[in-house]
Amino acid sequence: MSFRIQPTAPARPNRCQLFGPGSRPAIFEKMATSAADVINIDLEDSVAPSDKDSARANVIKAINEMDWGNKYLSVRINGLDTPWWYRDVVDLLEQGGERLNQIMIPKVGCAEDVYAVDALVTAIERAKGRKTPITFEVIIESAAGIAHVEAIAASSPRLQAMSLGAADFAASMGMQTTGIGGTQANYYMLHEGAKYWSDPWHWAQTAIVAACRTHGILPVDGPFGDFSDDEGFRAQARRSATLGMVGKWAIHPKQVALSNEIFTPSEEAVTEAREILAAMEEAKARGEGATVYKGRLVDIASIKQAEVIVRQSEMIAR
Ligand SMILES: CC(=O)SCCNC(=O)CCNC(=O)[C@H](O)C(C)(C)COP(=O)(O)OP(=O)(O)OC[C@H]1O[C@@H](n2cnc3c(N)ncnc32)[C@H](O)[C@@H]1OP(=O)(O)O
Ligand SMILES: O=CC(=O)O
Ligand SMILES: [Mg+2]
Repeated sequence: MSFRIQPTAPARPNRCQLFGPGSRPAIFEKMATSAADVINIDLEDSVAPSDKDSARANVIKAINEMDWGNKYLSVRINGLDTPWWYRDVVDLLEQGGERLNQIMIPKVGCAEDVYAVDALVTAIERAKGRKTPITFEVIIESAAGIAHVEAIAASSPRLQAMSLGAADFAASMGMQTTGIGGTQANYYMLHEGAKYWSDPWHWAQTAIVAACRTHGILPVDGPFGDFSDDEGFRAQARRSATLGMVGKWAIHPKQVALSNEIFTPSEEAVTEAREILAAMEEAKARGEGATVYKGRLVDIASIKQAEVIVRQSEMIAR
Protein backbone atom coordinates (compact mmCIF):
# COMPACT_ATOMS: atom_id res chain seq x y z
CA MET A 1 0.00 0.00 0.00
CA SER A 2 1.18 3.49 -0.79
CA PHE A 3 2.01 5.79 2.11
CA ARG A 4 -1.19 7.55 1.08
CA ILE A 5 -4.15 5.53 2.33
CA GLN A 6 -6.86 4.97 -0.28
CA PRO A 7 -9.90 7.03 0.77
CA THR A 8 -13.21 5.21 1.16
CA ALA A 9 -16.10 6.15 -1.10
CA PRO A 10 -19.30 7.60 0.42
CA ALA A 11 -21.14 4.94 2.39
CA ARG A 12 -24.55 5.11 0.76
CA PRO A 13 -26.31 2.64 -1.51
CA ASN A 14 -25.99 3.57 -5.19
CA ARG A 15 -27.06 0.36 -6.91
CA CYS A 16 -29.49 1.98 -9.30
CA GLN A 17 -29.91 5.54 -10.56
CA LEU A 18 -33.36 5.96 -12.16
CA PHE A 19 -33.52 8.66 -14.81
CA GLY A 20 -36.53 10.57 -16.04
CA PRO A 21 -36.98 13.72 -18.13
CA GLY A 22 -37.75 16.90 -16.19
CA SER A 23 -40.26 17.70 -18.93
CA ARG A 24 -42.39 14.69 -17.89
CA PRO A 25 -43.67 15.49 -14.40
CA ALA A 26 -46.32 12.77 -14.67
CA ILE A 27 -43.64 10.15 -13.96
CA PHE A 28 -42.01 11.89 -10.96
CA GLU A 29 -44.27 10.11 -8.45
CA LYS A 30 -43.40 6.76 -10.04
CA MET A 31 -39.72 7.62 -9.79
CA ALA A 32 -40.08 8.62 -6.14
CA THR A 33 -41.82 5.36 -5.23
CA SER A 34 -39.50 3.13 -7.25
CA ALA A 35 -36.87 0.86 -5.68
CA ALA A 36 -33.97 2.93 -7.04
CA ASP A 37 -31.42 4.25 -4.53
CA VAL A 38 -30.79 7.43 -6.53
CA ILE A 39 -33.18 9.54 -8.60
CA ASN A 40 -31.75 11.57 -11.49
CA ILE A 41 -34.24 14.04 -12.86
CA ASP A 42 -32.92 15.24 -16.18
CA LEU A 43 -32.70 18.77 -17.53
CA GLU A 44 -30.19 17.80 -20.23
CA ASP A 45 -30.45 15.50 -23.22
CA SER A 46 -33.91 14.01 -22.63
CA VAL A 47 -35.41 17.53 -22.55
CA ALA A 48 -36.01 19.39 -25.82
CA PRO A 49 -34.48 22.91 -26.05
CA SER A 50 -37.97 24.45 -26.19
CA ASP A 51 -38.84 22.77 -22.85
CA LYS A 52 -35.75 23.73 -20.85
CA ASP A 53 -37.37 26.53 -18.83
CA SER A 54 -40.59 24.66 -18.07
CA ALA A 55 -38.69 21.48 -17.19
CA ARG A 56 -36.55 23.44 -14.70
CA ALA A 57 -39.71 24.86 -13.12
CA ASN A 58 -41.30 21.37 -12.92
CA VAL A 59 -38.23 19.99 -11.22
CA ILE A 60 -38.01 22.76 -8.62
CA LYS A 61 -41.70 22.35 -7.79
CA ALA A 62 -41.24 18.58 -7.45
CA ILE A 63 -38.18 18.91 -5.22
CA ASN A 64 -40.13 21.18 -2.90
CA GLU A 65 -43.53 19.54 -2.92
CA MET A 66 -43.09 15.80 -3.42
CA ASP A 67 -42.18 13.17 -0.86
CA TRP A 68 -38.92 11.66 -2.09
CA GLY A 69 -38.63 9.35 0.89
CA ASN A 70 -35.06 8.23 1.46
CA LYS A 71 -34.00 8.64 -2.18
CA TYR A 72 -30.73 10.35 -2.94
CA LEU A 73 -32.12 13.14 -5.09
CA SER A 74 -30.05 14.36 -8.00
CA VAL A 75 -30.73 16.66 -10.96
CA ARG A 76 -28.72 16.51 -14.17
CA ILE A 77 -28.01 20.06 -15.33
CA ASN A 78 -27.19 21.09 -18.87
CA GLY A 79 -23.62 20.97 -20.14
CA LEU A 80 -21.19 23.84 -19.73
CA ASP A 81 -21.20 24.41 -23.49
CA THR A 82 -24.89 25.41 -23.41
CA PRO A 83 -26.66 28.64 -22.47
CA TRP A 84 -28.78 26.84 -19.87
CA TRP A 85 -26.43 25.43 -17.24
CA TYR A 86 -25.88 28.53 -15.11
CA ARG A 87 -29.63 29.16 -14.81
CA ASP A 88 -30.09 25.48 -13.87
CA VAL A 89 -27.59 25.87 -11.03
CA VAL A 90 -28.85 29.25 -9.82
CA ASP A 91 -32.54 28.28 -9.80
CA LEU A 92 -31.97 24.82 -8.31
CA LEU A 93 -29.81 26.20 -5.50
CA GLU A 94 -31.87 29.30 -4.83
CA GLN A 95 -35.31 27.69 -5.12
CA GLY A 96 -34.78 23.94 -4.73
CA GLY A 97 -34.14 23.92 -0.99
CA GLU A 98 -32.25 21.44 1.17
CA ARG A 99 -34.03 18.33 -0.18
CA LEU A 100 -31.91 18.36 -3.32
CA ASN A 101 -28.83 16.27 -2.55
CA GLN A 102 -26.84 16.35 -5.74
CA ILE A 103 -26.17 18.04 -9.04
CA MET A 104 -25.04 15.82 -11.91
CA ILE A 105 -22.71 17.55 -14.35
CA PRO A 106 -22.72 16.03 -17.85
CA LYS A 107 -19.94 15.96 -20.45
CA VAL A 108 -17.21 17.00 -18.05
CA GLY A 109 -13.99 17.29 -20.06
CA CYS A 110 -11.51 18.70 -17.54
CA ALA A 111 -11.19 19.45 -13.84
CA GLU A 112 -11.87 23.14 -14.49
CA ASP A 113 -15.42 22.31 -15.64
CA VAL A 114 -16.13 21.04 -12.12
CA TYR A 115 -14.29 24.00 -10.58
CA ALA A 116 -16.57 26.41 -12.45
CA VAL A 117 -19.75 24.74 -11.17
CA ASP A 118 -18.27 24.45 -7.68
CA ALA A 119 -17.51 28.20 -7.58
CA LEU A 120 -21.08 29.08 -8.55
CA VAL A 121 -22.64 26.55 -6.16
CA THR A 122 -20.42 27.68 -3.29
CA ALA A 123 -21.35 31.34 -3.75
CA ILE A 124 -25.07 30.55 -3.81
CA GLU A 125 -24.85 28.23 -0.81
CA ARG A 126 -23.14 30.97 1.21
CA ALA A 127 -25.62 33.61 0.09
CA LYS A 128 -28.61 31.41 0.96
CA GLY A 129 -27.13 29.88 4.15
CA ARG A 130 -27.59 26.34 2.91
CA LYS A 131 -26.88 23.84 5.72
CA THR A 132 -25.81 20.70 3.83
CA PRO A 133 -23.42 21.14 0.89
CA ILE A 134 -24.69 19.96 -2.49
CA THR A 135 -22.71 16.99 -3.78
CA PHE A 136 -21.67 16.41 -7.39
CA GLU A 137 -21.76 13.49 -9.76
CA VAL A 138 -19.96 13.86 -13.10
CA ILE A 139 -20.49 11.96 -16.33
CA ILE A 140 -17.45 10.85 -18.28
CA GLU A 141 -18.78 10.77 -21.81
CA SER A 142 -16.21 12.33 -24.11
CA ALA A 143 -12.69 11.75 -25.35
CA ALA A 144 -11.52 14.69 -23.20
CA GLY A 145 -13.34 13.32 -20.15
CA ILE A 146 -11.64 9.95 -20.30
CA ALA A 147 -8.25 11.52 -21.13
CA HIS A 148 -8.50 13.71 -18.00
CA VAL A 149 -10.39 11.28 -15.80
CA GLU A 150 -7.97 11.23 -12.87
CA ALA A 151 -7.76 15.03 -12.64
CA ILE A 152 -11.56 15.18 -12.81
CA ALA A 153 -11.85 12.63 -9.99
CA ALA A 154 -9.61 14.88 -7.87
CA SER A 155 -11.40 18.11 -8.82
CA SER A 156 -13.72 18.87 -5.88
CA PRO A 157 -14.55 17.67 -2.36
CA ARG A 158 -18.19 17.80 -3.49
CA LEU A 159 -17.60 14.98 -5.96
CA GLN A 160 -19.20 11.73 -4.78
CA ALA A 161 -19.85 9.75 -7.95
CA MET A 162 -18.72 9.39 -11.55
CA SER A 163 -20.66 7.64 -14.33
CA LEU A 164 -19.71 6.40 -17.77
CA GLY A 165 -22.14 7.81 -20.36
CA ALA A 166 -21.88 5.28 -23.17
CA ALA A 167 -23.99 7.16 -25.74
CA ASP A 168 -22.16 10.47 -25.80
CA PHE A 169 -18.88 8.67 -25.19
CA ALA A 170 -19.36 6.59 -28.34
CA ALA A 171 -20.23 9.72 -30.34
CA SER A 172 -17.28 11.70 -29.04
CA MET A 173 -14.87 8.84 -29.74
CA GLY A 174 -16.25 8.41 -33.28
CA MET A 175 -17.28 4.82 -32.53
CA GLN A 176 -19.30 3.16 -35.31
CA THR A 177 -22.42 2.37 -33.29
CA THR A 178 -25.80 3.79 -32.42
CA GLY A 179 -26.22 1.34 -29.51
CA ILE A 180 -26.15 2.67 -25.95
CA GLY A 181 -23.88 0.25 -24.08
CA GLY A 182 -23.91 -3.51 -24.44
CA THR A 183 -22.35 -5.93 -26.91
CA GLN A 184 -21.22 -4.41 -30.19
CA ALA A 185 -21.64 -6.87 -33.05
CA ASN A 186 -18.54 -5.69 -34.91
CA TYR A 187 -16.18 -5.74 -31.92
CA TYR A 188 -14.81 -9.26 -32.27
CA MET A 189 -11.65 -11.20 -33.10
CA LEU A 190 -11.53 -14.25 -35.33
CA HIS A 191 -9.83 -17.48 -34.32
CA GLU A 192 -10.00 -20.52 -36.57
CA GLY A 193 -13.11 -19.12 -38.18
CA ALA A 194 -14.96 -18.53 -34.89
CA LYS A 195 -15.90 -15.05 -33.64
CA TYR A 196 -14.94 -13.98 -30.10
CA TRP A 197 -16.70 -10.87 -28.92
CA SER A 198 -14.93 -8.40 -26.72
CA ASP A 199 -16.15 -5.45 -24.67
CA PRO A 200 -15.44 -1.97 -26.09
CA TRP A 201 -16.54 -0.25 -22.85
CA HIS A 202 -14.14 -2.19 -20.66
CA TRP A 203 -11.08 0.07 -20.87
CA ALA A 204 -13.08 3.23 -20.13
CA GLN A 205 -14.78 1.52 -17.21
CA THR A 206 -11.51 0.42 -15.65
CA ALA A 207 -10.01 3.91 -16.11
CA ILE A 208 -13.06 5.35 -14.31
CA VAL A 209 -12.92 2.77 -11.50
CA ALA A 210 -9.19 3.40 -10.93
CA ALA A 211 -9.65 7.19 -10.86
CA CYS A 212 -12.64 6.89 -8.53
CA ARG A 213 -11.01 4.45 -6.13
CA THR A 214 -7.89 6.64 -5.97
CA HIS A 215 -9.99 9.59 -4.83
CA GLY A 216 -12.79 7.96 -2.81
CA ILE A 217 -15.57 8.35 -5.36
CA LEU A 218 -18.36 5.95 -6.37
CA PRO A 219 -17.86 4.54 -9.90
CA VAL A 220 -21.15 3.96 -11.73
CA ASP A 221 -22.06 2.38 -15.06
CA GLY A 222 -24.37 4.54 -17.17
CA PRO A 223 -27.27 3.72 -19.48
CA PHE A 224 -28.13 0.49 -21.29
CA GLY A 225 -30.43 1.70 -24.03
CA ASP A 226 -32.23 -1.48 -25.14
CA PHE A 227 -34.70 -1.83 -22.29
CA SER A 228 -36.33 -4.82 -23.98
CA ASP A 229 -33.12 -6.84 -23.40
CA ASP A 230 -33.02 -7.88 -19.73
CA GLU A 231 -30.27 -10.47 -20.20
CA GLY A 232 -28.13 -7.95 -22.09
CA PHE A 233 -28.58 -5.50 -19.19
CA ARG A 234 -27.68 -8.19 -16.65
CA ALA A 235 -24.56 -9.20 -18.60
CA GLN A 236 -23.33 -5.61 -18.82
CA ALA A 237 -24.14 -4.93 -15.16
CA ARG A 238 -22.38 -8.11 -13.99
CA ARG A 239 -19.24 -7.07 -15.84
CA SER A 240 -19.40 -3.59 -14.28
CA ALA A 241 -19.91 -5.00 -10.78
CA THR A 242 -17.00 -7.40 -11.29
CA LEU A 243 -14.79 -4.45 -12.31
CA GLY A 244 -15.64 -2.52 -9.13
CA MET A 245 -18.54 -0.32 -10.16
CA VAL A 246 -21.23 0.10 -7.50
CA GLY A 247 -24.33 0.57 -9.63
CA LYS A 248 -25.92 1.36 -12.96
CA TRP A 249 -28.45 3.74 -14.45
CA ALA A 250 -32.01 2.69 -15.26
CA ILE A 251 -33.48 4.54 -18.24
CA HIS A 252 -36.75 2.62 -17.85
CA PRO A 253 -38.41 1.51 -14.60
CA LYS A 254 -38.09 -2.17 -15.52
CA GLN A 255 -34.29 -1.86 -15.26
CA VAL A 256 -34.41 -0.89 -11.57
CA ALA A 257 -34.97 -4.42 -10.27
CA LEU A 258 -32.30 -5.78 -12.62
CA SER A 259 -29.74 -3.30 -11.37
CA ASN A 260 -30.60 -3.90 -7.71
CA GLU A 261 -30.35 -7.64 -8.30
CA ILE A 262 -26.84 -7.45 -9.77
CA PHE A 263 -25.37 -4.81 -7.44
CA THR A 264 -26.67 -6.41 -4.24
CA PRO A 265 -24.14 -9.06 -3.20
CA SER A 266 -25.84 -12.47 -3.26
CA GLU A 267 -26.41 -14.44 -0.06
CA GLU A 268 -23.86 -17.02 -1.27
CA ALA A 269 -21.23 -14.34 -1.90
CA VAL A 270 -21.77 -12.82 1.56
CA THR A 271 -21.66 -16.24 3.25
CA GLU A 272 -18.44 -17.08 1.44
CA ALA A 273 -16.89 -13.71 2.35
CA ARG A 274 -17.78 -14.27 6.03
CA GLU A 275 -16.32 -17.77 5.91
CA ILE A 276 -13.07 -16.39 4.48
CA LEU A 277 -12.91 -13.81 7.26
CA ALA A 278 -13.47 -16.58 9.84
CA ALA A 279 -10.81 -18.78 8.20
CA MET A 280 -8.33 -15.91 8.32
CA GLU A 281 -9.15 -15.24 12.01
CA GLU A 282 -8.31 -18.87 12.74
CA ALA A 283 -5.12 -18.60 10.65
CA LYS A 284 -4.12 -15.48 12.56
CA ALA A 285 -4.64 -17.30 15.88
CA ARG A 286 -2.23 -19.96 14.61
CA GLY A 287 0.27 -17.22 13.69
CA GLU A 288 -0.26 -17.75 9.93
CA GLY A 289 -0.83 -15.07 7.26
CA ALA A 290 -2.07 -17.52 4.63
CA THR A 291 -4.34 -20.56 4.73
CA VAL A 292 -6.52 -22.77 2.55
CA TYR A 293 -10.26 -22.20 2.07
CA LYS A 294 -12.17 -24.70 -0.10
CA GLY A 295 -8.92 -25.81 -1.74
CA ARG A 296 -7.69 -22.32 -2.63
CA LEU A 297 -5.24 -19.84 -1.18
CA VAL A 298 -6.56 -17.08 1.04
CA ASP A 299 -4.26 -14.56 2.69
CA ILE A 300 -4.31 -11.05 4.13
CA ALA A 301 -5.40 -9.56 0.76
CA SER A 302 -8.37 -11.95 0.84
CA ILE A 303 -9.53 -10.26 4.05
CA LYS A 304 -9.78 -6.95 2.19
CA GLN A 305 -11.58 -8.59 -0.74
CA ALA A 306 -14.06 -10.27 1.58
CA GLU A 307 -14.59 -7.05 3.52
CA VAL A 308 -15.63 -5.26 0.29
CA ILE A 309 -18.51 -7.71 -0.12
CA VAL A 310 -19.54 -7.71 3.55
CA ARG A 311 -19.43 -3.88 3.67
CA GLN A 312 -21.60 -3.63 0.54
CA SER A 313 -24.21 -5.97 1.94
CA GLU A 314 -24.27 -4.29 5.37
CA MET A 315 -24.64 -0.85 3.80
CA ILE A 316 -27.61 -2.00 1.71
CA ALA A 317 -29.25 -3.67 4.71
CA ARG A 318 -29.08 -0.46 6.79
C1 LIG B 1 -28.25 8.73 -22.95
C2 LIG B 1 -28.85 9.36 -21.73
O1 LIG B 1 -28.58 10.51 -21.48
S1 LIG B 1 -29.88 8.40 -20.75
C3 LIG B 1 -30.54 9.52 -19.54
C4 LIG B 1 -31.57 10.47 -20.09
N1 LIG B 1 -32.74 9.78 -20.58
C5 LIG B 1 -33.86 9.65 -19.82
O2 LIG B 1 -33.95 10.19 -18.74
C6 LIG B 1 -34.95 8.81 -20.40
C7 LIG B 1 -35.68 8.09 -19.28
N2 LIG B 1 -36.75 7.21 -19.80
C8 LIG B 1 -37.85 7.66 -20.40
O3 LIG B 1 -38.04 8.83 -20.67
C9 LIG B 1 -38.92 6.65 -20.72
O4 LIG B 1 -38.77 5.52 -19.89
C10 LIG B 1 -38.95 6.16 -22.21
C11 LIG B 1 -39.14 7.35 -23.15
C12 LIG B 1 -37.65 5.44 -22.55
C13 LIG B 1 -40.08 5.18 -22.36
O5 LIG B 1 -41.26 5.78 -21.86
P1 LIG B 1 -42.69 5.10 -22.08
O6 LIG B 1 -42.93 4.94 -23.56
O7 LIG B 1 -43.70 5.85 -21.29
O8 LIG B 1 -42.44 3.69 -21.44
P2 LIG B 1 -43.52 2.60 -21.03
O9 LIG B 1 -44.81 2.80 -21.78
O10 LIG B 1 -42.88 1.27 -21.20
O11 LIG B 1 -43.74 2.91 -19.49
C14 LIG B 1 -44.30 1.96 -18.61
C15 LIG B 1 -44.68 2.65 -17.33
O12 LIG B 1 -43.53 3.20 -16.69
C16 LIG B 1 -43.65 4.60 -16.53
N3 LIG B 1 -42.33 5.18 -16.82
C17 LIG B 1 -41.73 5.33 -18.03
N4 LIG B 1 -40.50 5.86 -17.86
C18 LIG B 1 -40.34 6.02 -16.53
C19 LIG B 1 -39.26 6.51 -15.75
N5 LIG B 1 -38.13 6.92 -16.33
N6 LIG B 1 -39.41 6.54 -14.41
C20 LIG B 1 -40.55 6.12 -13.82
N7 LIG B 1 -41.60 5.63 -14.53
C21 LIG B 1 -41.49 5.60 -15.86
C22 LIG B 1 -44.70 5.02 -17.54
O13 LIG B 1 -45.33 6.22 -17.12
C23 LIG B 1 -45.61 3.83 -17.51
O14 LIG B 1 -46.41 3.89 -16.34
P3 LIG B 1 -47.91 3.28 -16.29
O15 LIG B 1 -47.76 1.82 -16.50
O16 LIG B 1 -48.39 3.66 -14.92
O17 LIG B 1 -48.65 3.94 -17.42
O1 LIG C 1 -25.57 10.66 -20.73
C1 LIG C 1 -25.40 9.52 -20.96
C2 LIG C 1 -24.88 9.02 -22.18
O2 LIG C 1 -24.76 7.79 -22.31
O3 LIG C 1 -24.57 9.84 -23.05
MG1 LIG D 1 -24.90 11.89 -22.38
